[in-house]
Amino acid sequence: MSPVELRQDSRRVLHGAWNRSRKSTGNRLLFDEKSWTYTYLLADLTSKEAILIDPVLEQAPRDAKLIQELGLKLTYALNTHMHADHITGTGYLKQLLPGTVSVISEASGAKADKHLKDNEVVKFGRFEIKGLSTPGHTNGCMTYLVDEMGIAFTGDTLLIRGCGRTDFQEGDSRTLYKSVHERIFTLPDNYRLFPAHDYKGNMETSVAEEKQYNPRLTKDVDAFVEIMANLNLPYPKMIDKAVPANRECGLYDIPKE
Ligand SMILES: N[C@@H](CCC(=O)N[C@@H](CSS)C(=O)NCC(=O)O)C(=O)O
Ligand SMILES: [Fe+2]
Repeated sequence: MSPVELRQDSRRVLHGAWNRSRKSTGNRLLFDEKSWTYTYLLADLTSKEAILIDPVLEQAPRDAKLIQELGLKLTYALNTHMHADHITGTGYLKQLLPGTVSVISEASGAKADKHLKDNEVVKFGRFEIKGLSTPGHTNGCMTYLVDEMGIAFTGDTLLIRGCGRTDFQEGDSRTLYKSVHERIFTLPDNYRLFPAHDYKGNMETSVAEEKQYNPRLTKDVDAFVEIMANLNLPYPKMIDKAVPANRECGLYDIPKE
């Protein structure tokens, strides 16, 4: 396949899945209504290899069933970071779909089969996904890029018209600002961005949109730090269970409610 055909084909795969709900496509946006988490399924329909980004423990049976129904093989289950608001589904998915390799950044300090360094890639079929180190919400936050599709998964680093909070784990507002400006806002303007959460019903944004309209990150760094210091958000309800569990890939002896 020529590079042009390859690009057209990857657009067809992606748009077919998320914008036109065509039959027999592999890419899906999945949602966990309890934690408002988006989980992303990406697939190469030729090789049938698929990956999941940010799966949620309680939704692992749903995700595994869908992957089986679509005739896909889950190769990697990736986390953008060590989540504080839900337990990752990566460990459970390894049990449900043997052969799945769990992935997180080396800097996260969490257990996984594979630890990524900055700019390291994993492949699924003919595609590759690259981990960009974007600390600030946590030290180990990664933004995952699929350059061939012009898309990036920003986890909690950059949310739609917002960003991840910086008041727990290893949060640091100046670090987050630098990550977004140096690693995400430097991507091509037309890259489509997909966050780990949205609390207002939005599902995607773009580099150009966030550079123009993000109410926090369009400010200078000192104003940004001030905004972040005054968010006054309640702590995530699950944090005391989720962080220890996620340090163990979601397979920790989770305390009963
Ligand atoms: N209420 C929710 C948690 C909401 C929250 O704190 N979200 C995080 C991302 S999950 S670590 C965040 O960074 N929010 C930023 C913002 O501006 O909302 C719960 O109890 O789980
Ligand atoms: Fe988070």
